[in-house]
Amino acid sequence: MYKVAIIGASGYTGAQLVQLVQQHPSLTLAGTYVSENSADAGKNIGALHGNLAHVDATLTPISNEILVALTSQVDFIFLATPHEASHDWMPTLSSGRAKVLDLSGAFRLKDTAVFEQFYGFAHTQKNSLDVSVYGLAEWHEDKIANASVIAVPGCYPTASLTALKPLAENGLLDANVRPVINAVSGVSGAGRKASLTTSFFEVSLHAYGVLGHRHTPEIEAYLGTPVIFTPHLGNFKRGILATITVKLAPNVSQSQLDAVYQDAYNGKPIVRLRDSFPKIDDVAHTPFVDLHWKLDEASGYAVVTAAIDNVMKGAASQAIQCLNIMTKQPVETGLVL
Ligand SMILES: NC(=O)C1=CN([C@@H]2O[C@H](COP(=O)(O)OP(=O)(O)OC[C@H]3O[C@@H](n4cnc5c(N)ncnc54)[C@H](OP(=O)(O)O)[C@@H]3O)[C@@H](O)[C@H]2O)C=CC1
Ligand SMILES: CC(=O)N[C@@H](CCC(=O)OP(=O)(O)O)C(=O)O
Repeated sequence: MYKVAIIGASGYTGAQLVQLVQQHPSLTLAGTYVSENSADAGKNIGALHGNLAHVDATLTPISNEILVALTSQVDFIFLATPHEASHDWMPTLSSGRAKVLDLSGAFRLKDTAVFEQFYGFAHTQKNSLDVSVYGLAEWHEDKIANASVIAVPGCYPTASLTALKPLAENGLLDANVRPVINAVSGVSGAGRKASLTTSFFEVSLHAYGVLGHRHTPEIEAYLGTPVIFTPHLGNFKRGILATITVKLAPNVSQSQLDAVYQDAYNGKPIVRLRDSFPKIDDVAHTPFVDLHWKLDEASGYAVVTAAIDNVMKGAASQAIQCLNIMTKQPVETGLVL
């Protein structure tokens, strides 16, 4: 059994990780942590997340001493914390034998100037950044297998890259026309902390972060081509539906397009190639990415849709996929029951 600690366990992705660790056949929960001055310190996780009422896990305030001790006491540390906390703690956490999986955006962008522009603070952890591996499980398996620090991808990039990488890797995108990604997320994407924007009465359906969201450079860095990305906040709890319009290279046929997706995801059980456009309800509370696409051969434009659960494949279950790869277990272990 591998021992696992979760820092930021009271949040949406942290609590999801607690549940996934509980149901995983080779993981045991060794500790659940919140910030030093957390209002939830000392509570049982079930007091915050009723679905975990059966789990005996106390939310312990983190300290420097605990951070250091964890590096030798556990095998894996999950960081389900704000970007700043992950950024500051990574050198300590990755200094021992424990491997670290960070759900924040702190170690995804290798270009520190771009990072500062989009995250609003300077990246000063160059050594950790150099060794971090982007945990897009279906695409970076070899690097993930040998990594000590995983930067788990963002939720929108997971949906977007899963849809677009088969096209980019096979040279099927028209180099002169940017893919246009319109994606709608449920409110859990914004985290558990209350805010006016995510309050029940305020949420409707609106675009935000237009032409400036921090996931744009993340998608572009791992796709290798610029995109237009527009996120939207929707009035539902969980899930992301990304509808992506692409102009393909000349003379690509529907059968060629089908073959590219089938080849890319053959033997990848988390990606489901659907025969109709997926709904968020198809993937909510699951680790799957559902994909469907359609080509207008006359114009050369195609529309690809990806549906994921942002808290699962967009964060927690993708982190478990990475752990499965790092421990040489089938990627769906503990996820597809
Ligand atoms: N929600 C989503 O769909 C996704 C989120 N992410 C990323 O994952 C991370 C966690 O997100 P999410 O679960 O939504 O966030 P939440 O706001 O729901 O939870 C954050 C957690 O971190 C704890 N925390 C806050 N500040 C600190 C600190 N300084 N030190 C230690 N713990 C702290 C909080 O508890 P307390 O404040 O009581 O200490 C809480 O447990 C973020 O970086 C987010 O950007 C990534 C992909 C998808
Ligand atoms: C609806 C909503 O607010 N979603 C979040 C994305 C959550 C996510 O993927 O988190 P990272 O910060 O780790 O990249 C946002 O747009 O900021």
